Amino acid sequence: MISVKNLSKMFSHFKAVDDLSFEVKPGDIVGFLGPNGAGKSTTMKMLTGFLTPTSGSIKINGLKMPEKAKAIQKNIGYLPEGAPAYGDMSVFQFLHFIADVRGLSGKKKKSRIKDVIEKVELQEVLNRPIENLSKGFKRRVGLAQAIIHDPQILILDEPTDGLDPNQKHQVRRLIQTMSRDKIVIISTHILEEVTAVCNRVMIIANGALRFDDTPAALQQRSRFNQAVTIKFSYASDISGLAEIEGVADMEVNRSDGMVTLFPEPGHYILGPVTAHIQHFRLPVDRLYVEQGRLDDVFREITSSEVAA
Ligand SMILES: Nc1ncnc2c1ncn2[C@@H]1O[C@H](COP(=O)(O)OP(=O)(O)OP(=O)(O)O)[C@@H](O)[C@H]1O
Repeated sequence: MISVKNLSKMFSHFKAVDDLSFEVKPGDIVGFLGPNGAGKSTTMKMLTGFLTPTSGSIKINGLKMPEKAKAIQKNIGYLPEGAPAYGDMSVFQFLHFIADVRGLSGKKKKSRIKDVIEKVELQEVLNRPIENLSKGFKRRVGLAQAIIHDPQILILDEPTDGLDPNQKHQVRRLIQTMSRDKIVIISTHILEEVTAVCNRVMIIANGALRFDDTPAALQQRSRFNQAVTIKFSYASDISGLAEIEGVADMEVNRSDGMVTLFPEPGHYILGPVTAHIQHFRLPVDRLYVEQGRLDDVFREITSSEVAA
């Protein structure tokens, strides 16, 4: 369990993290979102003991950070921003080195190294110097070192940054399979990653917490949640759609011609809309109910002055 109270970090006169308080329990896979410079990496560095808070407290499994940093770090796997250090080591040498640092030895060390090589699919680059690897492989080496000791807490700063779509998918699955009974905190700029992997979303802006709830609750805040979007096969009279009971508003996207009908709060308009379409034999090509557009909500939450 991670317990953070009134955590702040100043860099001379600049407040990078501003009075953050939250708790994270085993089983939580937290997506840590925020615009560039919001304070995500700084918060992660304080949680992992690489930066000292200016004020506030961090307790991890009952132990205080930074006083008990060494004991806490045994249970933490941390993937920092960017690439792993020691670029002149081969991937294999680096993993051995990290296993030694983590106090692994003998059979256990061998099997953990084998396990992470397979999980993160590093077989083909094992003997190459890290500095010569592509960005995606460097990220995967970083992930391998973070999980080599099978930690109970995983703190991953943009784990899928630089990966191609297949690798992104694979890393997300890996995080999900590893996350049972663990605490996972991942920072990301990819909003879809949050719905794909996380069961909790925390959004910060200017160092302060603006949102803390489930991905579904985040989607529900979108004005597109439960809206019905329609593509017509050819131009037709759509004026009657805006008059359907429960429809609050209608918008036509000028670039792609898609028509979106927004429900009044608490109304489900799919039934009446399809009935209207059938009755007037409107030429529908495609029709779907929207779950919510996360980029809209993200912009609204991070740009508003009022905290959620
Ligand atoms: N060591 C430092 N000295 C001075 N300012 C710093 C330092 N580290 C971070 N900052 C500043 O603190 C703010 C928060 O930075 P941080 O890296 O935590 O943001 P972030 O949310 O992780 O951003 P990104 O999404 O771009 O990685 C930024 O304005 C950054 O420039």
